[in-house]
Amino acid sequence: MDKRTGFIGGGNMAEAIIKGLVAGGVPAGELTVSEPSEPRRKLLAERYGVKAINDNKALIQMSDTIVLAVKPQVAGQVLGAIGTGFVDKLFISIMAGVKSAAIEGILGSGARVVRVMPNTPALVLSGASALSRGDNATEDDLTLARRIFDLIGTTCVVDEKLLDAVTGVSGSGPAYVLTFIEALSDAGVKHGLTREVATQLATQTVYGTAKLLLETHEHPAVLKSNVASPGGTTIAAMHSLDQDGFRAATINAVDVCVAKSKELGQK
Ligand SMILES: NC(=O)C1=CN([C@@H]2O[C@H](COP(=O)(O)OP(=O)(O)OC[C@H]3O[C@@H](n4cnc5c(N)ncnc54)[C@H](OP(=O)(O)O)[C@@H]3O)[C@@H](O)[C@H]2O)C=CC1
Ligand SMILES: O=C(O)[C@@H]1CCC=N1
Repeated sequence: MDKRTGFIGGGNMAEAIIKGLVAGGVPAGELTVSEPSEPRRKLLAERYGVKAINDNKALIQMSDTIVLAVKPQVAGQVLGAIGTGFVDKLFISIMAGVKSAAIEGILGSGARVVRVMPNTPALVLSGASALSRGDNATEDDLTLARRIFDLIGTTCVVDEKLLDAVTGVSGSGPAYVLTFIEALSDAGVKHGLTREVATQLATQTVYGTAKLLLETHEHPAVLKSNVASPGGTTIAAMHSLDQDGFRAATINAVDVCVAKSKELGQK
């Protein structure tokens, strides 16, 4: 990256991206974050070597690319306070739900916006991000944004209207997977394993299964069938999961997540 990148908001997701970028070889000196919390500024500066300030306008002046990493609920207030007329800057918004047209509407006509929905495994360079180009952003802008997020995991490009679905699957997805790991570990403890052993077995099972799926490119149903011996333990467990609505619960959770993302976009 040969451009200076700034972050408005230095919370969890900004930290995940910053950590990933620094680990991916971007010099920390090219990264600045604007964040109101003094302890957060100190932590980010000490941990990653980035410049941390408390001035969104100054951040924009010193950056070519600005990542909008505040909560959607404060988007209007934060963007409204920074002014208009930044056609020479690229804004990358990771805010759930907030549409590129809404951001362009506040930053002024011609504002170049790329929306991205990343996720927290970016912290360990294993994120999944989907990108979408706003009306004024160029193909080069999209390529630059994609290069940033390629450093912290996989990327794909989708129509903006599908970013709510992306939020439901991968943006919020780590929380579902962690809930599953926690429950699997609880079950192991219930049956006599220590917490440490149960969590290690559950975590490695999710990690290894994801790796198997990624490397074989098989349909999940095929790999699942390989685990289930006729008359065996797995098929009995799968029947129980179906009876208890595991799939329906997962799909329902994504439904409400997508609806919430759409609702945030209407505010
Ligand atoms: N967490 C996740 O897994 C994902 C989050 N996102 C999106 O990323 C964005 C950030 O989420 P997340 O990192 O979890 O949230 P956080 O609350 O952790 O981070 C937001 C940060 O913005 C700061 N902030 C508040 N007001 C301002 C302001 N006026 N100027 C500059 N900074 C400000 C907050 O400071 P303070 O706390 O002091 O108010 C906080 O540190 C959201 O829009 C979310 O939708 C997208 C994908 C995944
Ligand atoms: O919970 C949220 O609103 C954000 C968006 C995706 C993941 N976390």
